Amino acid sequence: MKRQLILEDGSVFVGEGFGSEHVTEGEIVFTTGMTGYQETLTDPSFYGQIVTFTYPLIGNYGINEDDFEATCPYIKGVVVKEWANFPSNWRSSLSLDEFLKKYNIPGISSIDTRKLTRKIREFGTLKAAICDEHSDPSEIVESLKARQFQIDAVAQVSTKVCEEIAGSGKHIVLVDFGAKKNIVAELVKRNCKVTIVPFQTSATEILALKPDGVMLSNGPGNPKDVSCAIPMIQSLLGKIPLFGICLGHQLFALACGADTFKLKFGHRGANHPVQSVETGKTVMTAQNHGYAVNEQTLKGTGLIVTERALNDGTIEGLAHTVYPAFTVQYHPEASPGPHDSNPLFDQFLYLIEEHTKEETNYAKTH
Ligand SMILES: NC(=O)CC[C@H](N)C(=O)O
Repeated sequence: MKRQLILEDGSVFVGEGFGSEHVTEGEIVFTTGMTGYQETLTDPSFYGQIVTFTYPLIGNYGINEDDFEATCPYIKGVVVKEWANFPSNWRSSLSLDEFLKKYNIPGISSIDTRKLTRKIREFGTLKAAICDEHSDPSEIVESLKARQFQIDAVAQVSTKVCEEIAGSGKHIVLVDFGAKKNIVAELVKRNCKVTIVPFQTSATEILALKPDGVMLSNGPGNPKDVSCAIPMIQSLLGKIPLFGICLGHQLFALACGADTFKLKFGHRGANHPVQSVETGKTVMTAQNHGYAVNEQTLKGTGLIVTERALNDGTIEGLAHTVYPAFTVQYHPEASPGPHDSNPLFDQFLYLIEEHTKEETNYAKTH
């Protein structure tokens, strides 16, 4: 069945439909990961987006729910060169096509994804629609121009209730802006007790849980749309060690008085090189973000840049110079992607340990 991918700038790509047959609209982005499509499809940070996979064959090891990063996908559509009709893996329970049908997500294949990606790189992130072959492109373009995606995104993906995962180690409160499951898994692996709380939870409510540390999770959309998190972070800063990932990093920067901006086409993939400012060491990272912190606005915030993206020089890591808090723009929990930066979770637990010692010493001497 022929379908069209129509972009906001009027470009039309004709391909073959798969997955759901309904019409979909969203912000079109591209990701360069060669594997890990299941984790990408189910990462809540992609809420409201149509994802183009630049790797030409997607779906060859099928779909299994164990690899999901959330209970269901929040993406609006999938664009591939080719999808695998006969997946081969003992863990697979569905094909990519069956998965997209199950969750009512349209897909389009046989698209020149290199040409499409060049377009997105040249013009920047665009709005797009996947629709049937008879739809009138000019009507679709008009409708796209009037649309705004990722509105209220965090509220759509954050947990509605607190959830506690037992553990004998440090107690970490994870503020859920659309957290990937693997962040929780990394904490559980380190014996942490984890309490996942909704994104509107106040600092007072968080402190009442008596955590040893607070994590600010990844999540979809523009950080400036999550204004309720700013006073929460400001009140926690200095009282409790903080670690932020991706959206959590951006919100932390805003709370400290810095600004964020939208990147032209974002960073999405599993092979983004990031360099430490202090040591010069480069690690490969998994990334999925469309916004970044503006380095020009760091003056007077108490923040220093700890890491930078080697591809475009944008900020990838921040630390507070006075309080125990650090954040990264990339994904140390990987899934999908390299595990080079996984030790950041240990670094966070070390920071908690040091903070506890300082607090105890202070209590003894006062
Ligand atoms: N993965 C994330 O947390 C993404 C953060 C934010 N929504 C962005 O696109 O920049």
